[in-house]
Amino acid sequence: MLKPEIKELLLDGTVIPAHPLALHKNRKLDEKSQRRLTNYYMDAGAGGIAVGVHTTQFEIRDPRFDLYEKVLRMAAEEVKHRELQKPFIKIAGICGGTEHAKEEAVVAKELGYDLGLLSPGGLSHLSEDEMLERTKRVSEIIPVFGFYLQPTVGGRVFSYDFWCEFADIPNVYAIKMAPFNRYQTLDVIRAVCQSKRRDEIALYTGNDDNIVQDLLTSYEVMVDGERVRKSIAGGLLGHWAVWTKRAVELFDEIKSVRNNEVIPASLLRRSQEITDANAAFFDAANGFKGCIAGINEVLARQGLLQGNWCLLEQEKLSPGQSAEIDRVYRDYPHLNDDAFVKQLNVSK
Ligand SMILES: N[C@@H](CC=O)C(=O)O
Repeated sequence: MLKPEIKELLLDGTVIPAHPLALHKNRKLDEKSQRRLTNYYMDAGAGGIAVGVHTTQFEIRDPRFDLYEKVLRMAAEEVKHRELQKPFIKIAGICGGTEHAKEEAVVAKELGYDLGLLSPGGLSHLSEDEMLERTKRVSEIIPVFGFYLQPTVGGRVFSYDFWCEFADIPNVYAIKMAPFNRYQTLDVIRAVCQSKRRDEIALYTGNDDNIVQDLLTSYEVMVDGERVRKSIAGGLLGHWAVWTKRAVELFDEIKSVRNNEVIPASLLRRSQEITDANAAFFDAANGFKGCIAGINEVLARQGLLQGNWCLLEQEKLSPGQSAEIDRVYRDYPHLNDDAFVKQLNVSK
């Protein structure tokens, strides 16, 4: 069900920004900026986009806003319009209980999305078996990108056995690991390695506290007395929705060394700088409350968005967050892509 060229890119690893939502000051959709963002990601060299996910704001599904289908359609139109001469992965965020998730999967499929990023958010009342059943039902409609989401932002902890069964579902092709926890990340890697489908499933990091190290590490897992090697192929990250050009360059650098026995120490230093920048964008100091506004703030400073507004008024920068963004801008000038964005001729 997954197109071969998309599968190849997914497994090889690429940069997939989680697409934000562009709003006017009155919190209505800013279509021009929304479309411009999609183009920014393609210009920056990303290998795909994820739309209808956390950075696109889950409230797009709220009947008051009713923007889910619209923003998915707009992004798909922009990608089509560019007639790229290389594969570009379109991922749709899919949420809710089984029936709702199936409905979103149908919309995504009809709009030409390649995979559905199936969020476990808000479903802690379901058992692991019920979550697996939900995944199977959705996977009958669209290839599934699994998602391990940290409990602090609405996710939950899953057992190793859950991930073993998850990996065996035939239409699962990737898993975004964002538990922000080494033990739980290892559970997923070990579970995928023990599956007969291990070469069919691409692991993606969503661990904002460990992006570079996740991508540098090659894991070795014992399976039936044999050593199985598996790497985290790429990243699907809200963090990569900003400074994307630099993220693509960094990812290329990581790819060029990650199979070596010696890893440049400079990359480990950069790893910490990126985690520090992430803390500012994602508002780690306040339990990630300002993460969407933080991403929007950086894009607004670059002129890609008109402001950092979110659909819900209460979703805004935390006290001190703007100063933290100033700090990481100042301390790590080599991480931003302001010059690249400027040259895209962004006008406010
Ligand atoms: N780490 C995630 C957050 C959860 O979805 C990200 O990619 O932004």
